[in-house]
This record gives sequence, C-alpha cells and structure tokens, in this order.
Amino acid sequence: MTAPLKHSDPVNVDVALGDRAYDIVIGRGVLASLGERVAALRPGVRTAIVTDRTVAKYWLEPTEASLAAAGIPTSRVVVEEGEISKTYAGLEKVSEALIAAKIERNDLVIALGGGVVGDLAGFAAAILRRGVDFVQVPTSLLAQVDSSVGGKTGINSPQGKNLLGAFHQPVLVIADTAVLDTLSPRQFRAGYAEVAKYGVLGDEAFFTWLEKNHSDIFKGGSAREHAIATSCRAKAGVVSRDERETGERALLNLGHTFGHALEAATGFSDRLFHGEGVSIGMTLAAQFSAKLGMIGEAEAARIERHLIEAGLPTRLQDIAGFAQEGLADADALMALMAQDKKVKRGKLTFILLEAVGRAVIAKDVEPTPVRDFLKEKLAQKA
Ligand SMILES: NC(=O)c1ccc[n+]([C@@H]2O[C@H](COP(=O)([O-])OP(=O)(O)OC[C@H]3O[C@@H](n4cnc5c(N)ncnc54)[C@H](O)[C@@H]3O)[C@@H](O)[C@H]2O)c1
Ligand SMILES: O=C(O)C(=O)C[C@@H](O)[C@H](O)[C@H](O)COP(=O)(O)O
Ligand SMILES: [Zn+2]
Repeated sequence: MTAPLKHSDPVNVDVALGDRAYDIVIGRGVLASLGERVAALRPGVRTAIVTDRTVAKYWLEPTEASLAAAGIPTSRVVVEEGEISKTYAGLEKVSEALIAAKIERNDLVIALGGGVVGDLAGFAAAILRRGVDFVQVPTSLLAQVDSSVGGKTGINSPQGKNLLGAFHQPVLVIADTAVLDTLSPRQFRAGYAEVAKYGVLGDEAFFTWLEKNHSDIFKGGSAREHAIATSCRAKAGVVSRDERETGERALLNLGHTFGHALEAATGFSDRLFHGEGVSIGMTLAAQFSAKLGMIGEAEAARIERHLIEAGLPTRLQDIAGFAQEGLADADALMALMAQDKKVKRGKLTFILLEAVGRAVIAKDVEPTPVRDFLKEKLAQKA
C-alpha cells in the first residue's frame, strides 16, 4: 500500500496492456480536463456521450462544456437510470442513437455515469460498426474503483448478470472524485463494498487502513482519492496480467457468485444494488471459507464487522422482501449460480479466502456443501 495522496494531486494509474494501454486519471476537478485530453489523444474526433437521467442532471453540461472548449463536437444519449437500462432494450436504444448520430469507426463514445452506463455504453461501442473506441467517465464510487477499469462490458439477461458482453478496453478513464459529492449515501455505500473487496482479496494492509479510515472516504478529501487510486492500481495490475480472465482475474469476482445470484433473484431491482450484493456475497464467501476450515471464524467475523460499520448489508435477511419465494430458497439460488461465468463443465468455481488479504480460486466445488451452507444461512432469524 502506498502513502495517502495530498488532496490536490491528480494521480495517474497506467493500465499496462501494450498497444491498448491507457491512463486512469484520478482527482478532484479532473473532469474539466476531459476535452483537452481527448483532443490530444484523438485530434479531430467527434463524440457521443452516453449517460443516465440522474447523472445528466448534474454532470452532462460540465462534460459537454469541457469537450466544447477543446472544439470537440458532441451528441448525447440519455437512458433511464439503473439496471433497467442494462438490458436488450437499453442496448437497442443506445445503439440506434449512436447510429443515428453517425458515430463512425474513428469517433469516440463517452460513457458518463455509473457501472450501468459504463457497461452498456462500452458494449454498444464494442459492437457498433464492429468496434468503436470509448472513454470512461465514471461518476459513482463503484465505477471509479472498479467498473470503469478492465474492459468488461455487457448487459444482463433475465437469466443472469452480464451474460451478454465483450471485453473492450476504454482508451482513457477520467475519475473526478468531486462528482461523487452528488451521489446518494446508499449508492456511495454500495460502491464501498468493491473498495473493501480489494483489501479482502489481496491487500491486508489496505483492509486495515480501511477499518481505520473508512469514514473519511465517505466525507471526501484525500482518503477518498487514496482509496480510489489503491483500488484502481490493484485492478490495473490484475487486468494487465490476465485481461481475459483465464486465471488470476477471477479473484476480482470475490463475492460475486453469491451476489449475482441474489441480484437475479431480486429481479435486478432497487431491492439490492450490485455493491450490496457483493457485500453479502463477500460475507458469505468468507463464512463458507471458515466452514471449510480455510480461515478462522474470527477472520470471517472481522470482514463482516467492517462491512456493517460501513453501513452495508451482510446477511440474506438484510434484503428487502427476503421471505419472498426464490430468495429464501437454496435450490433456486443454486440454479441461478449455475449461470455464473466461472462455471466449468457444470462445476462451480468460488473465490474463497485463506486469510484477510489472500483470496484463492477454488475450482470444481461440489454443490452439496454449498447448498447445505445456504440452507443454514437462510434458516437464520431475520
Ligand atoms: N465492468 C465491470 O468490471 C464492473 C465492475 C463492477 C460492477 N459492474 C456493474 O456496474 C453496475 C453497478 O454500477 P453502479 O453501482 O455505479 O450503478 P449505476 O450505474 O446504476 O449507478 C448508481 C446510481 O447512482 C446514480 N449516479 C451515478 N453517478 C452519480 C452522481 N455522480 N451523482 C448522482 N447520482 C449518480 C445513477 O444514476 C444510478 O441511479 C452493475 O451493473 C454491475 O454489474 C461492472
Ligand atoms: O473486472 C472483473 O473481472 C470483475 O470481476 C469485477 C467485478 O466487480 C464486476 O462486477 C464484474 O462485472 C463481474 O464480472 P462477471 O464476469 O462475473 O460478470
Ligand atoms: Zn462487481
């Protein structure tokens, strides 16, 4: 872990992917430099900004102003906020709008928003005219620490999370930490789950730092920038070594096998945001690791305690409408987990823990112990 930044220093994190390498620029106010940076990267380019209604209200005009100041023509595509847009219908809307705006192969799509907009606009860019470059301007904490980096793009199927998609790296990521000031507290907390994930999966010192400093991240200031930069460095390192998830990258999926199943079981709705699903999933992964004797109960409890302190849900019973059919049913959750992209020849793969800060990939996990574990968890009192 590197020392916390001074508040005013913008920081650059390099995603070292050879001829597809790119910079992540992190700092307060860096959105104003978007136009200048895009003009330097792609002289003469035209752009289409894809965003959602809420983000448009706060951040579309400053984004357009920055591009206009650099002489870059823009058009806009505004979708509904939330997972409802990360769908076939959302993809059709964005793709048709980009075609209507005559976005050409050498133009740029700009994803201005949270992970939904980033995944959706990135996927539309990946398939438009068989591939147009795109820039990520992440506006949620989750997008700044995770989804804008690494090139996973896609949409959901009613049968599962991110089941249609492509690896398509952005050419630039601009993470302005000031834009997080308009994010709702619940969405900020949800994004924090992915920050904690980076500590839990590979950096015990960062997790310890988070235990002491998490409230400062919520307040803003240098702790926020430090947490974002540390998460981005961790992700950039993994992605540069294993872009297509043939090995190590699967570690970034800690908590997601359970979490994605819970998101599907709640209909990709506001009952459970992605980061909240990750928080519950990460707690379950830690508890399952303890049940298998891989870590002590105390370590699993340490992780859960921190997530609770950060205001996150950690138990299945914390989900609104928990008792509804589907969610309180281990077999239904097992069926949803069978659609996980880490499944190989029908066998589940889980990301489990050997310690706080040391995650491992567990292949060929037998379904029976997982089902029994879920039944135990489902039987707990609300
Ligand atoms: N591609 C990846 O590697 C990756 C990684 C993690 C998550 N994801 C995906 O990201 C999605 C979740 O992303 P998310 O949590 O950002 O959700 P989101 O995109 O739905 O954004 C959350 C909410 O916050 C609002 N919002 C965003 N920025 C704002 C701002 N600055 N001010 C006010 N409101 C703002 C949005 O309008 C939305 O309502 C999921 O679909 C998940 O699967 C992808
Ligand atoms: O970038 C990755 O790799 C991740 O797994 C990051 C996750 O936080 C993210 O939610 C990702 O979209 C999940 O990937 P999926 O392949 O399980 O859909
Ligand atoms: Zn995630």
